[in-house]
Amino acid sequence: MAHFSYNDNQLTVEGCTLSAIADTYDTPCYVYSRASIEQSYQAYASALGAHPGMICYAVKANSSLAVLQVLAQQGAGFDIVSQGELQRVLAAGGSADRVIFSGVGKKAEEMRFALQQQIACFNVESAAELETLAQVAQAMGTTARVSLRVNPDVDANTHPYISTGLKENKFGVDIQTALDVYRRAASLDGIDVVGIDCHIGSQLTQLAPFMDALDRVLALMDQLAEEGITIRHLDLGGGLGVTYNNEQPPSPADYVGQVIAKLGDRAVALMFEPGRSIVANAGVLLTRVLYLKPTEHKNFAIIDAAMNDNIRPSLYQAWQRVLPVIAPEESEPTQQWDLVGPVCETGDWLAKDRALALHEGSVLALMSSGAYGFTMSSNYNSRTRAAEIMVDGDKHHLIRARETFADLVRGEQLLGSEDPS
Ligand SMILES: Cc1ncc(COP(=O)(O)O)c(C=O)c1O
Ligand SMILES: N[C@@H](CCCC[NH3+])C(=O)O
Repeated sequence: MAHFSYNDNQLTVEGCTLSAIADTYDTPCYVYSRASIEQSYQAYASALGAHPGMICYAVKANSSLAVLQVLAQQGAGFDIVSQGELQRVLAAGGSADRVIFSGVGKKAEEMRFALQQQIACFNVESAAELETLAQVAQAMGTTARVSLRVNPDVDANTHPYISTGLKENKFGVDIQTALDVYRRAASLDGIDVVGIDCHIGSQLTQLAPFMDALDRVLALMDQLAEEGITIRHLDLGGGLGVTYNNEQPPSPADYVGQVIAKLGDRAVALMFEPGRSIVANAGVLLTRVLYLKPTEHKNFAIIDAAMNDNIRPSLYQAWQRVLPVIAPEESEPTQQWDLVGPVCETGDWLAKDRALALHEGSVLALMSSGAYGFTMSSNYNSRTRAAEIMVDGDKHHLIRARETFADLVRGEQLLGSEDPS
């Protein structure tokens, strides 16, 4: 069920209109639907059903505390890539024993913190990282549960910047050498081998690449079993795509169902690390038209959101739907507009060539903004980052205040004003 839809002429989410939210909190602001986040999580949880395992939401997609809180209350696990993400999960009420730690560059102090918290598992991405983790665990007199992220060398058929499972990508251990790294892991004090994982890319709209990767990972798992290295869980990462325009990605039920079918009689728990497919379509970015600037070549609508608020169009040429929060009269003529922000970069655009009926002050919703929107935002051009709002039924809650000048300069000092201590 789509949670954002027109009711009369008002774009509405659950029981709230987006025009009322823009009036209350000003723009730009991100707006999320609690019901939509819960529904997307439950689609995975029910697809897994009684099969042992865990759905570990990828925190990088949207790490706002209230979003994590909603997911923790649903019983989600979490996939993190930094100590900061782990601290966010804990602050939001998530429990460390449902956390897995991914990422190519974990620092020793981050490993130490995660071991103190007794997280469920480290997804180790290189032989060198394995050695550091073993040393850290030994020095603490503890044991790290480990899964090796293998790079299965499959083409995810997605944008090259978000493909991660090819041998030229920096991620994971080459599947050809993984067996040796597992042997080493099994021999190390401080390391308990528990799993195997892969993550081949993001915004995948077909199952075939996932299934190719799974075949390769299962073959390695069988080889490991022959050597007496028992794998207790298989983690297939995240990556399931969403509909931005007219993509038709498989449902979590189809995906998880096919994975379970392929396991055959292997008794292995299953983990998934979905990010985008949990939150992308649960959020929008609201922005207001500041100025209309029709030129001989192009019509520019200058809006108050920019590449610092959502870098996806600039970075990946991403396409996200734009809808007016109040639908225009049918008789109002539309024109083609490029929606550009106030940032001093030619690449600062959020949408190009959109047929819209615009006025100064029109409020627009950039749809599908719940994933990799706020989390990738920055203060470029000394712009304060946007507010975030969570809609829950007919109530809306400010879950992050718009930044202020004090936020912008926090930690900065003028020369000569340093603390002498
Ligand atoms: C290791 C890992 N897990 C999970 C994810 C989440 O991916 P997605 O948002 O495509 O589901 C990512 C990001 O691509 C990742 O790098
Ligand atoms: N940030 C990217 C996806 C990268 C996923 C992180 N591994 C996006 O917006 O599409």
